[in-house]
Amino acid sequence: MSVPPGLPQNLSAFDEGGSGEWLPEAPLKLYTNAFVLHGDKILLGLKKRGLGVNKYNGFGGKVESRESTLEAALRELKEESGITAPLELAGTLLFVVPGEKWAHIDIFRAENYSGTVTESEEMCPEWFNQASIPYEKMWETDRTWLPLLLSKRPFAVRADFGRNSAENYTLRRWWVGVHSPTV
Ligand SMILES: Nc1[nH]c(=O)nc2c1ncn2[C@H]1C[C@H](O)[C@@H](COP(=O)(O)OP(=O)(O)OP(=O)(O)O)O1
Repeated sequence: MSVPPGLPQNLSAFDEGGSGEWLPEAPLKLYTNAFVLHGDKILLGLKKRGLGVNKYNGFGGKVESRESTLEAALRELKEESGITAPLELAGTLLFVVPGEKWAHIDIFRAENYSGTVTESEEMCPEWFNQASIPYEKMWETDRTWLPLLLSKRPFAVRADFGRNSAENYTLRRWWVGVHSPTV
């Protein structure tokens, strides 16, 4: 199966599923998402409001104008969890919903942090063992690519959703790609 539109074309399929046509192209808006690891733990936040409420996720949000995605990721991590961390790009996720701009999310990881983990208006942070990540309470595709982030393998994901109501999204089709190993 070929790489879906919107992703770098030099990737190999790692996982895919669902069915139907990929949704038509739309302009991009940029987001970030950051996952902080510490020993065998991972820091997730239970989202308290807005899209993805009551789901566990990394910490992130919209990239402001004149900010790099790394700057935005550091700002959002600090605002939402109280900490700073040496973030590195781990992968990308294209989140596609009918009739809306495509959300391009740069996903970051770090293996240590400084500061004190603190609850914010948006997120309630919680450490989980990496062996018991609560995938059933996360966005549906995360179970396919979060293991790649944990093992430091760069990835790119496209996930197309249908929308039943303002807050109710159903995953229709997804594709997870990795760079082929160099020989
Ligand atoms: N882990 C994840 N898996 C996934 O499939 N989609 C995700 C995702 N994290 C975020 N998204 C999608 C949902 C949404 O369209 C977009 C941005 O979600 P966020 O929760 O980061 O944004 P917010 O609208 O809360 O931004 P801010 O208000 O700037 O914090 O990315």
